[in-house]
Amino acid sequence: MPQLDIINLKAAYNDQPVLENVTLSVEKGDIVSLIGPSGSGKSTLLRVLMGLLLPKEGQVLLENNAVDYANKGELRQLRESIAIVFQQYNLFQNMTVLENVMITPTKIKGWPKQQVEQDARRLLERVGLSHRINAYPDQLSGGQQQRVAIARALALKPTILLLDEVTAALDPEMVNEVLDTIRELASEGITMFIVSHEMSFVREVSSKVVFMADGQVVETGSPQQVFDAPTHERTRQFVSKILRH
Ligand SMILES: Nc1ncnc2c1ncn2[C@@H]1O[C@H](COP(=O)(O)OP(=O)(O)OP(=O)(O)O)[C@@H](O)[C@H]1O
Repeated sequence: MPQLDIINLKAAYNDQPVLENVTLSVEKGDIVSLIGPSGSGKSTLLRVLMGLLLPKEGQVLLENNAVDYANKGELRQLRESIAIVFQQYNLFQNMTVLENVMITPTKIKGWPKQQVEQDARRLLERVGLSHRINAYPDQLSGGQQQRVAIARALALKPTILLLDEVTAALDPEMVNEVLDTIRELASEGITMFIVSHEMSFVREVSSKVVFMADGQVVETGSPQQVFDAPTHERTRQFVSKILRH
């Protein structure tokens, strides 16, 4: 049974269609990378999965259960199973690194503080920030802040992690430290959706690459297949363009 099944999903901003019949099946532990030209709907697909934009048609099945995006309680639960990290890390500036990671599980979920703190320390160790837990965000580099944001996203123990261009705002020398963190999480078996312009990283880390254009999934395959032997002309054009850079 797939962990996540996206079936004929349609979405629109106002009346402007942005996703058309998106169908995608994701197994537990899959690292799915969405690639495609600017405006092809990659970020929108992540937003719809999180319920930040409601689908117009189609279905999302999570562990075989259809998600009812109109149901607030279900949406809250969904956002515990699926977490998202954006390009902008949006940390709380008045809280330390440790407090940033602990805030949602303690304040929103009411989980016991001692256990949450233990988990938060472990998460910060996983993202390589054990030595900065008492720092404030503005004392950290962009790469470190983004790793705190990743740890915070993992604090509710989601089973799926969505990463939307998380390295796009970083200085080049900080990109690799964040990619290393993602690489490590990927090897630990958490299911991930990645939208990234770091193509060599996408190629290395993904189990599935999904090429989107004009709000549609044009082609899905292994990185080798999509990058080296694309079946569709649009994929071929896109891949040859990005590989020339
Ligand atoms: N908040 C919004 N309101 C209206 N239209 C939007 C909004 N956000 C995105 N769009 C439009 O939806 C389409 C898909 O955008 P989306 O951001 O999903 O593309 P993308 O593939 O992630 O692009 P990029 O690689 O540039 O981030 C585009 O035509 C975009 O202009």
